[in-house]
Amino acid sequence: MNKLILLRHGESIWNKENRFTGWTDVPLSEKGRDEARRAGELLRSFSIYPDISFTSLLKRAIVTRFLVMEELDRLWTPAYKDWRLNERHYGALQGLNKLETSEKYGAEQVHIWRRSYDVRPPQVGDEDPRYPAHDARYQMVQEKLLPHGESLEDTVHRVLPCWKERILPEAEKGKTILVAAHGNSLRALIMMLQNLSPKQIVDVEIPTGKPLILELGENLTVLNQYYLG
Ligand SMILES: Cc1ccc(S(=O)(=O)Nc2cc3c(c(O)c2O)C(=O)c2ccccc2C3=O)cc1
Repeated sequence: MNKLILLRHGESIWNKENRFTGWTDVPLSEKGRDEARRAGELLRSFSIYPDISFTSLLKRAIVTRFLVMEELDRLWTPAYKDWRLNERHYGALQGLNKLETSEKYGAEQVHIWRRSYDVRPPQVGDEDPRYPAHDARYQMVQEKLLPHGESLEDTVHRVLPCWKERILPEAEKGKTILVAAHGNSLRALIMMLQNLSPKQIVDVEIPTGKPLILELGENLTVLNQYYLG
């Protein structure tokens, strides 16, 4: 039986300030780095060693993966990065904190966004520095695929092709796979693997720094799942 390890990156400096982060490439906080190291220790204590790992193009996930694999002394294993594992793009909310958001858009609108699956946040324009086309790391991505602000549904629709094309083939080979990513991109994988509805997935919250282990059986059905720690 092979394992899929889903790990949300440790606390970032904007998580600490309660700011919408999205595709903003902020670093982990010191606490976030400790969370990542702890996740590595937990995997080691259960003798769970990834054969291969995947992250987004954002440093908070990339460094989380590094610190985990350093704890496991497995830095030599193959590691792949894919923009499609990035966090949900929060559009014009990126950078705002909780107070600024409710002051600018009102508590009612926040409540709607919070409970929605297919509602997009305010979009950023093509000239806005938060529009990813201005970032060199996305130069290889067709511009029409780059978001101005995503609903959770949009995020699901771009994560799943990454799963199908790159992660699933490794799972079918029986590999133990680590995906170090973000709250909403991991929700997309969990929604698909557990066959959850939009109403169900909006209630799923993934804690930072705690490895979620999914034991996969024949045709990759989820036989068992549990958090370490
Ligand atoms: C930066 C920040 C603003 C608001 C909050 S909250 O306490 O109101 N909780 C909250 C708010 C939201 C969300 C949320 O999950 C949440 O707990 C969202 O998922 C969301 C998605 C797309 C646009 C807006 C939101 C959103 O405002 C938390 C953090």
